[in-house]
Amino acid sequence: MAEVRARAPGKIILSGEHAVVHGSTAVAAAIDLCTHVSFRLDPPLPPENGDGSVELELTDMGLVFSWSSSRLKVVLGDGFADSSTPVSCSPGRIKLIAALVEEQNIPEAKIWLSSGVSCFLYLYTSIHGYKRGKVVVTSDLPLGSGLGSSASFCVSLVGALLALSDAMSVDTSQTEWFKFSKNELELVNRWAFEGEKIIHGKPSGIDNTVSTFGGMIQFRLGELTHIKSGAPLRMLITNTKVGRNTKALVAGVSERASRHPDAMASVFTAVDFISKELSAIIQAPAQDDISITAREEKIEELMEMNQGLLQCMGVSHAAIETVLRTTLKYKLASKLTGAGGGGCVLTLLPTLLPSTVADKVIAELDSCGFQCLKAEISIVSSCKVSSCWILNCAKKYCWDLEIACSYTVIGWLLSTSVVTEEAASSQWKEAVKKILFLILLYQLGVNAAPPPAITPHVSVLTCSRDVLFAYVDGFHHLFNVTPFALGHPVIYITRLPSTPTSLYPQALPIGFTYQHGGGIFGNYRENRGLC
Ligand SMILES: Nc1ncnc2c1ncn2[C@@H]1O[C@H](COP(=O)(O)OP(=O)(O)O)[C@@H](O)[C@H]1O
Ligand SMILES: C[C@@](O)(CCOP(=O)(O)O)CC(=O)O
Repeated sequence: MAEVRARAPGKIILSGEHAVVHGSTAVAAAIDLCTHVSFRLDPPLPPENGDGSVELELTDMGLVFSWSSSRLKVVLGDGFADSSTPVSCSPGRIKLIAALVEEQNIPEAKIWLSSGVSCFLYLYTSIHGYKRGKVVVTSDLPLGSGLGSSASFCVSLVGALLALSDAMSVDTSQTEWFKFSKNELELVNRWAFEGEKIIHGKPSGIDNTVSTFGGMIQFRLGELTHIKSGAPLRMLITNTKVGRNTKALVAGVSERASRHPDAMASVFTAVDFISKELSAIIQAPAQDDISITAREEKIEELMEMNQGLLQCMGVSHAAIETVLRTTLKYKLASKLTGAGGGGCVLTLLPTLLPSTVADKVIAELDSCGFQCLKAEISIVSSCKVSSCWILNCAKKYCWDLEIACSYTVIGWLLSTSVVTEEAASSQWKEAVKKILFLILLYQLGVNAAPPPAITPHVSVLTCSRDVLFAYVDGFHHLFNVTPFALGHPVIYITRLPSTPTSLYPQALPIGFTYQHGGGIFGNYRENRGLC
């Protein structure tokens, strides 16, 4: 039996959605909200015990699917692809797979997941044939909201499947999270694109590419260029919670383009110029307040122009317009991100925008029933949590995960502004590291037990998704972590001697408790390892 876990990020599109399907340039960045896939490949059963089954568990949806290997063989026949050569699913095969999915009687309310389940069956049988195994999927991303859940599903699924296939020689003694080589990532990306086609119909490939390679990219006609932001860029992501379907929206734009070819060609050309200019501005360095403001004003203008053109394409929505009007009251520029028709909207939060104003905008958007989260576009081009990663779960899963995460945390500490006087003390640094590790686990919703020995002078008092209040070295500290920042979380640490926790009602207690020697954290589910 072999087991692996893979995770791959979602994305935001800063400019160029839809037009990218028609050959224009687009700019996208990975976000630290991921799909997590675990895959267990079982050895063949002795002939007298039948030939086992292929299983898929969509944990967040409360759905489990199972197909016997013999049923799959009867319906799909003998021939399947070589895992090292991605091929498109033929229309005939899609129909057969759709029939196999239909047999599973997905409840009507969740029928929109069928394309994802078909995509799973295609990728699984193409890469592993009818070998018995189980895939478990969980996701941090809102599904169908423009943050690329489908691509992150395809990439993490393909990553896990390929890791245990003949196409890759993954070192099974490897016990830490590791990254595929460039060639392997390219193979993951090509297979994920085939999966995206099943869900989307006609994807441009930008979503699976940014999910596979992480960081920020400029993309056109299948070609990517990695770009680095010359200065931090803060975006507010507002989820209107209006459901929509990417496939239908992409098809709608294509229909409009065939009705008005010349006008729409001009719209796509304009978007191409906007994306190229945006990419250049993002990469230009800006150090002082004047150049930072000038840079951000240009970005805001380009976002507004892009939004106008998306309206021309017919993919805005009343809820998106409400977000635009709300943010405009505060002189903030917004645009939809992803396919539109609902889903998410991006708003640039200028560097010099007072946090009180940002809080007001968020409160007003919240009061409209929308959901906000903040993201920082990374100045680091690639980061561990911002691309497809793989963990071999054969051994010591929890302990290895702890080590891997701690490394990430050290990386953050070195590269952010948290290195304060206190951090000079190695004990304090160790404590911060452990706390950030906890936040990370909490944000990722990881099923892991904490390490047996943890810094004894730390007690975590309260924690929400972005604030953690802890008692370290005889002082209270408020840890304010921008969650899901793009590969480069911003960590503000405020030292607050003897401040009572009641002053921080937003930090809801979640029951982390530290026990000396035992190392048990109250709120963690018990370690189940791989299911
Ligand atoms: N975690 C998941 N499990 C199963 N299917 C998924 C998952 N994430 C995405 N999908 C598939 O992708 C579809 C959503 O994709 P799409 O409409 O493109 O929106 P998004 O912007 O989130 O990518 C879902 O209907 C489902 O078929
Ligand atoms: C509209 C489009 O440009 C982006 C779709 O993004 P999402 O599926 O809404 O996350 C389609 C594509 O590029 O494949």
